[in-house]
Parts: sequence; structure tokens; C-alpha cells
Amino acid sequence: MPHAAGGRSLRFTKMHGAGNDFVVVDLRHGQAAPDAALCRALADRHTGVGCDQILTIEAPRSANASASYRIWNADGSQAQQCGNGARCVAAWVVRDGTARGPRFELDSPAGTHAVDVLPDARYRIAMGVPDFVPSHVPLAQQGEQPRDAYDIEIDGQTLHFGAASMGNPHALIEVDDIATARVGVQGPALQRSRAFPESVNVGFAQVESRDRIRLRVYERGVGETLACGSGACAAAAILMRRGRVDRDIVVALPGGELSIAWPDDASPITMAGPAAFVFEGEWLP
Ligand SMILES: N[C@@H](CCC[C@H](N)C(=O)O)C(=O)O
Repeated sequence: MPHAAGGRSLRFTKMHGAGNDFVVVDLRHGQAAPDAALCRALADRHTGVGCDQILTIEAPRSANASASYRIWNADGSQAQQCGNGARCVAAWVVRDGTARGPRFELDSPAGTHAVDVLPDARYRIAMGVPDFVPSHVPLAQQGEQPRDAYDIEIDGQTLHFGAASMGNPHALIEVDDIATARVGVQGPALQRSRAFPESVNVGFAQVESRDRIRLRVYERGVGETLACGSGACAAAAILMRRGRVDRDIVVALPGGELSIAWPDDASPITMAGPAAFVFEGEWLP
């Protein structure tokens, strides 16, 4: 099918994972990837389909993968990682019949992920090993030695945050009460800060117990979303390294719950959660 930006229609699947919603486009038959303007148009919640991210399904890049995918945020910027998107791509290729069995692999911009198909339309994704090296996040001017927490001055106030890369950049602020966290103020302020030269996804976490946290995420390229899978992994990893929570926890986000397990620092962290089909559509430019 020709590229929609060239004036032709584009078939898509609307999906969501714990409320983080996606327009999924199959590019395996020669179509070009959507450009930034088309991503913004598709993502618009008034004049488009409406979504947080656009996901493209593409031919596998590595020998054992069933497919690869790329990710665009609602503002048209490209992202390297999307945990909820990975589960939706997994569900999409299972339904399509291209998944190689109940355990298969997907190639993402951040690397290859092992997928396990679980009961009840749930999927477990091996999300890679969290990386705390400041220059890898990237987090500017902090040396090469990872720390549990960093300080930053924002509007005369000192904020304490943790930082990790899940292939994409994450910061985490611990709060006493998630309901009153200043997500819409401190999120964009950290994103604008020179400390994060590639901007950042900003998580706000309330530790409820050793095996459960509440999390809200102000995402790069979108704003606050109902769930962020890579953000859930980053938050869990930062809190696990601080010894604040156990190595297997539930992350409760506004749109649903994800199970995050990280057996030890050298292993990949895994994320399990739902993936749902909403409708099939055709974009008419
Ligand atoms: N919602 C996603 C993350 C999407 C990309 C992110 N906004 C970025 O720019 O890095 C998830 O579930 O991980």
C-alpha cells in the first residue's frame, strides 16, 4: 500500500497496553515509514486517530526475530524504547501468525527482546539490562560513576532524582503521595533542563510496600500518559538498587498494573502486562 503522506490511505490497528495507546502500522509490504508530520496528524486526539505513540511493524533485522518495530511519539520524535508498545507489537504478530511460537523475539531500536506469551492476553518482555552510567542515559555533567540519586535546582527548589537508561532516558522522583505529585510542572521542567540533553521521561513513584509502587510518568514527546512500560522498568530498577523494594514488584499506573522482575543487576529486567486490540481503521488523508 502506498505511503499515506503521498496522498493515499493507510490501514492501521488501534491498540493499547495499560492505557498507553498506539496506532500500529504494518510496513512489511514496501510502504515508507510515516514522517513526523503524519505521526503528529495520526496522534491528534481531535482531528486524527489519537494515540501516545505510532508503532511500525517491519521485517526482522536479526536471524531469530519474528519482526522488528520502530516507535514515534505523538510530537513526531522517534524513540528507542517502548515497553507497552513491545507488548502490543507482540500481540499483533501473534494474531498475524508471524510469531515463532509462544516464546519468540522482537527487534526494537534498543535491541532484541525475548517475548513470552502468557495467559489472558498478557505478554512478558525481556527489556534489557538497565544502564545507570550517566553518559549513557544521557545525563550531563555527572561523571561516569552511577549514583543512587542526583540533585537539580529547578525554580529555586532542589529536586532529588534517580536516572537510568532503558535504551531511552528516564528520571525518577520519589514522592510521598502520587495524587499530589507535581507531574505537570516538574516533568516538563526536568525535560527542559540542560542535565538531559536528549530530554527525558520523568517518573514519579510512591513506594506503597516492598512489592508494590504507584507510578505516574510524564513522557518525552507526549506528556503524562496512562502508563509507561520502560518507565515502570526504570522506576523499579532505580528503587531496587536503592534497596527500597524487592526484586519482583507490581507497578500500579493510572491505566493498569505491570509486573516487573529483575533477579540481579546483570540480568535483563522483565515486564509483564496486558496488550489490547481496540479497532482496525483506515486513515484518509
Ligand atoms: N510509552 C512508552 C515509552 C515511549 C517512548 C518515550 N516517550 C521516549 O521518548 O523515550 C513505554 O511504554 O515505554
